Amino acid sequence: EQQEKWVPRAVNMEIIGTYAQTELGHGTFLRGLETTATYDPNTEEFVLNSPTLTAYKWWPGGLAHTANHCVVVAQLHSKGVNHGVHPFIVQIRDEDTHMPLPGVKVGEIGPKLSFSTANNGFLGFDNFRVPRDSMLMKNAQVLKDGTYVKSRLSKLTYGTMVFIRVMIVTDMAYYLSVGATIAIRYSAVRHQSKPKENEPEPQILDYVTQQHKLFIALASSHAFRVTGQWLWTTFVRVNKALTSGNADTLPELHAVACCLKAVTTRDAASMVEACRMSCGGHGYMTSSYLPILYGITTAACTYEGENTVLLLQTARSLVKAWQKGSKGKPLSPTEAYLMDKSPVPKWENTLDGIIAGFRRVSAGKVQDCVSKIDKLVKMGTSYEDAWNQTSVRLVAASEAHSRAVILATFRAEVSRAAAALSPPLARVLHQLVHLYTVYWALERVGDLLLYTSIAERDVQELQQQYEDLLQKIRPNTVGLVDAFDLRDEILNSTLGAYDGRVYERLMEEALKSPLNAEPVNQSFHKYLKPFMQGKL
Ligand SMILES: CCCCCCCCCC/C=C\CCCCCCCC(=O)SCCNC(=O)CCNC(=O)[C@H](O)C(C)(C)COP(=O)(O)OP(=O)(O)OC[C@H]1O[C@@H](n2cnc3c(N)ncnc32)[C@H](O)[C@@H]1OP(=O)(O)O
Ligand SMILES: Cc1cc2nc3c(=O)[nH]c(=O)nc-3n(C[C@H](O)[C@H](O)[C@H](O)COP(=O)(O)OP(=O)(O)OC[C@H]3O[C@@H](n4cnc5c(N)ncnc54)[C@H](O)[C@@H]3O)c2cc1C
Repeated sequence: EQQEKWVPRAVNMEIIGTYAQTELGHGTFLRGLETTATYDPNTEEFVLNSPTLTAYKWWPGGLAHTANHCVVVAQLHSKGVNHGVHPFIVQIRDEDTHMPLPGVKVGEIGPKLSFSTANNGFLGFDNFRVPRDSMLMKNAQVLKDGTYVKSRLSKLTYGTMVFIRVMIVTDMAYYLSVGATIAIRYSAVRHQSKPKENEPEPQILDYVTQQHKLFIALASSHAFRVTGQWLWTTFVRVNKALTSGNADTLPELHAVACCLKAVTTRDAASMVEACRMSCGGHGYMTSSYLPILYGITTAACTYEGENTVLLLQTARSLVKAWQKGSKGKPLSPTEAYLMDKSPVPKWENTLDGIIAGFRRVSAGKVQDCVSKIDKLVKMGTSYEDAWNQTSVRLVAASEAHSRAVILATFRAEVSRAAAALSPPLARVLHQLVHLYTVYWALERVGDLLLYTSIAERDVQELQQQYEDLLQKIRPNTVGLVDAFDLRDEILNSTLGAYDGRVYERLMEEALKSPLNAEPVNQSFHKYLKPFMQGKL
């Protein structure tokens, strides 16, 4: 009945909430959170408290001035026992006056790299009392007398984060479609330099280096959209099983959500930055929207689980899978390839050959990590220290695993969908799959040389395949970004508008600046003139 109490009010916006988990002192290590919720059986209330400065919640989006409620993650104490972190839904502001309630300290954390509209806030409690039903009791409960009833699965507390991580993969597909649209449209309008003296300045989109910078962003948008859809379908399936009490598939979902969130956010941020830089000085204008877009995408590398920490979570799953598989036990579908003990096959410069190659790389890296950890432990190093000393390799193994998942999913889903598409459209999408796959083979050629039978001539051929694909995709590039069908109001970009009037739009935006309100800015009279007259 808690959902009946809170959900309708949230849906009709009586309740504006945020998720208050991170504190000044802890973001990653949730078991280290300091906010406490101590149950008082005499009043059937929880007393929320921030015992230290580092216990203050810090970062929750909308917390500073928008939210009037929040989900607070706190250490639950009852009958003198700390039962660990649990979620509580807490009203923090008066619903009429919006004033902070007594015992609640809330405010803005200050300027950030981007996301300036998110009013991220801080929140501290001074022995703030909330009724017992503030504890979200879907998984664990506290009875009226203070008896704690533990969840059938403690990890369910972390479920919200899996959901957001799953959503973020699709978010990255969207952000890349925006960046690619802006940069490719601008590259079609911008003419620069004279490689051929007797010909006009060409579109910068005709420079192969420009195509190399931009087409991967276009292809990655499709790869992440397809992978995000697969991940969402997986999430729905796992959640359905959880509802019926079966948690067997949750570990696999957690592991794959972690590495996909980490890799897609890192790729999106670096590719949006490449889109910005490919637009020269105008890409550095706020009015291009590319700097803001970079700020938004790079934030995703940190929020909802810092990328390194998440890749290490996946590595934890891969190492456990290797150990499990080595004992002959079955592995989850996404990790089953780790147990492929067949001899390394002759390298094939095909999509299937490259995908198989990335699986070999991932399995080889995981095996190397397990061997290094085992060797260190046998030499007397603690497992924790051995893990830390191997962690750079563990992150690389996770990344290789994630890339193998994306490559395989992108190829499989486009192949499956192609049958229902017109031949020209199917051909273009296959070209994007091919470009994405060959791009990453070339980016990770060192790993392929270490763990597969790829030879120098294969690499040379892949490079040529890649350059041929750039040439094949070029004629459809503008059509492909137009197909994202992003309205000018959404693009919010002087460089990416559909009409291509970039110079007029740049000037229109410049003239809106208050600094252009008068021909001589007041700074001349206040500072320059006195300085020039030696009076400053
Ligand atoms: C219908 C409604 C529509 C609503 C629309 C929503 C649209 C959303 C769009 C989203 C996109 C953009 C908007 C986002 C804006 C910004 C939001 C940002 C919000 C935040 O940042 S919230 C704070 C996020 N914080 C974190 O992610 C913290 C990260 N840290 C951790 O997760 C944990 O501390 C840890 C790193 C996992 C380590 O914890 P711990 O030491 O306890 O765990 P162990 O490593 O020892 O592992 C224990 C055990 O538990 C398993 N496990 C860990 N986490 C999970 C999990 N999440 N799920 C399942 N299982 C988990 C782990 O595998 C271990 O298992 P094992 O022992 O190996 O069996
Ligand atoms: C734009 C934005 C919006 C946010 N919105 C919210 C929100 O709405 N609600 C909310 O609760 N939080 C929110 N956050 C906070 C976010 O979830 C945390 O910043 C994030 O979880 C990382 O925690 P941290 O900042 O404490 O960094 P730390 O955990 O201190 O990490 C710092 C560094 O230490 C490394 N590190 C930490 N632990 C390990 C480890 N075990 N092994 C190896 N390296 C490690 C990390 O890799 C990282 O390099 C937001 C953050 C941002 C940037």
